[in-house]
Amino acid sequence: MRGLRKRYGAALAVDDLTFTVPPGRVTGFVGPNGAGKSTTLRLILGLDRPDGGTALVGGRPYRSLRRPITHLGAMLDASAVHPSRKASDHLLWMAHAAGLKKARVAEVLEQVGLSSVGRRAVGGYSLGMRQRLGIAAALLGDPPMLIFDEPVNGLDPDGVRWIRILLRSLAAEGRAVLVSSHLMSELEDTADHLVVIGRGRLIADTDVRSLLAAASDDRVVVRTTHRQEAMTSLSRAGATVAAGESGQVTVAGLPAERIAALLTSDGIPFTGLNEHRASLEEAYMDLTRDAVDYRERT
Ligand SMILES: Nc1ncnc2c1ncn2[C@@H]1O[C@H](COP(=O)(O)OP(=O)(O)OP(=O)(O)O)[C@@H](O)[C@H]1O
Repeated sequence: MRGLRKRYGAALAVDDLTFTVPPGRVTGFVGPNGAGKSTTLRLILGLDRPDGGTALVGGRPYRSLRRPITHLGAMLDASAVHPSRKASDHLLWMAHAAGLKKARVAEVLEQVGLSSVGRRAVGGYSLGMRQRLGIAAALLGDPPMLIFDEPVNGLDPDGVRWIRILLRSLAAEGRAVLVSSHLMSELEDTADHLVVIGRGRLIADTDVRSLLAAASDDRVVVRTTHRQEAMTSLSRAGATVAAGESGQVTVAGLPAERIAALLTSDGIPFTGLNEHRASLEEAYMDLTRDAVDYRERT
């Protein structure tokens, strides 16, 4: 994506968005509701025309690709299948349209665990089964690039775990995988890299490890029955201390090992010493604080 822009009436849904989705890793595409994720994915797939900028797939616009599902597989809306059509027939017309062998249909049904129900009408499918069918359709052309829009929506914990493993293995095979979510926790163990957007604009384009490091500070929380003595001892050693919840002291400016050594040598008992590490969720909340349209005040 280079300088991608899309306006709907007065609203700029996508505003000067530039990022790259490289092969061999899972790129998480996150942002609050209404941030512009689905619009961006539609622009990549040529389902909408940008007002500015370009979205290229392997260097070319999606609409100009021959047999596009062999270049880029996508699942945007898993429920967009005719309810009276059998899953296998749905995949079969896609295979025919792309000039793929009929055998691919059985292969992808097997891959997503739908072999035994492939001849049932999709109208009777559960939400999770439809998600699996959407993924089968994305995989049909064995493409080197894949897009999944909120793939875990509506899945049970088994399904969520399955998707996580599938996405990681697709990236390990060298494919470029772009997966959107409005929940950071869904991407915590899945994405290697994150593109965060808010109100259509790029907020961060970063690997998960550096995002966590930037959000974590050097605070250490000490749990002690001798709070006052601990605060005196640590501030004398140059730390900035603050009384936390009962029995806790928050310490900044000294590493945990040094704090433990000081308290021990001063004979101050303590029962806990925890380095503060931000969760991905906290890091994300920090980043998107000003980009959320609807967040309650409390
Ligand atoms: N077809 C459309 N017509 C008018 N406005 C639209 C259209 N599609 C999207 N928008 C607006 O563009 C903005 C971005 O929407 P988009 O669906 O891309 O966000 P999103 O990040 O995918 O959100 P969510 O996580 O809620 O799915 C929103 O303000 C939305 O109301």
